Amino acid sequence: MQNLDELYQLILDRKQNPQPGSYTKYLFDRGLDKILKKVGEEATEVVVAAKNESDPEFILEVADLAYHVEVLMAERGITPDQIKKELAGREGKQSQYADRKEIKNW
Ligand SMILES: N=c1c2ncn([C@@H]3O[C@H](COP(=O)(O)OP(=O)(O)OP(=O)(O)O)[C@@H](O)[C@H]3O)c2ncn1[C@@H]1O[C@H](COP(=O)(O)O)[C@@H](O)[C@H]1O
Repeated sequence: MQNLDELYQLILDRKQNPQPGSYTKYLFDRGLDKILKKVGEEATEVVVAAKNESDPEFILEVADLAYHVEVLMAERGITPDQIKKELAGREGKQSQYADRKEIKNW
């Protein structure tokens, strides 16, 4: 079974060793704007799927988004370890969240 680290390594490999017919190669060839459009598109599909009843459809859309975000990270030169480090730095901290005051005078 493939985890997100392994998928990222495969994406990096596709970047370094482009293969004919590879969708990942196609995205890298088209560049950052295309990758960003796909991330936006897939994020919208996650939102719509989340509102519907079907769990398999939602899972599929989240997986599509995860793949495209990892392609974006590879394009920007950011590794999963950097994301993990950021998340680890937040671990155990309590957010300073307070309810927003109602706006009375517009
Ligand atoms: N996880 C994925 C993955 N998720 C989604 N997709 C592709 O993302 C595309 C999204 O479909 P869309 O209909 O939105 O887009 P499209 O119409 O095909 O193309 P465009 O809109 O981008 O022009 C599909 O072609 C999917 O195949 C993926 N393509 C590849 N992977 C992984 O990447 C690995 C390497 O794939 P290749 O680069 O193709 O060898 C694969 O083994 C998988 O593990």
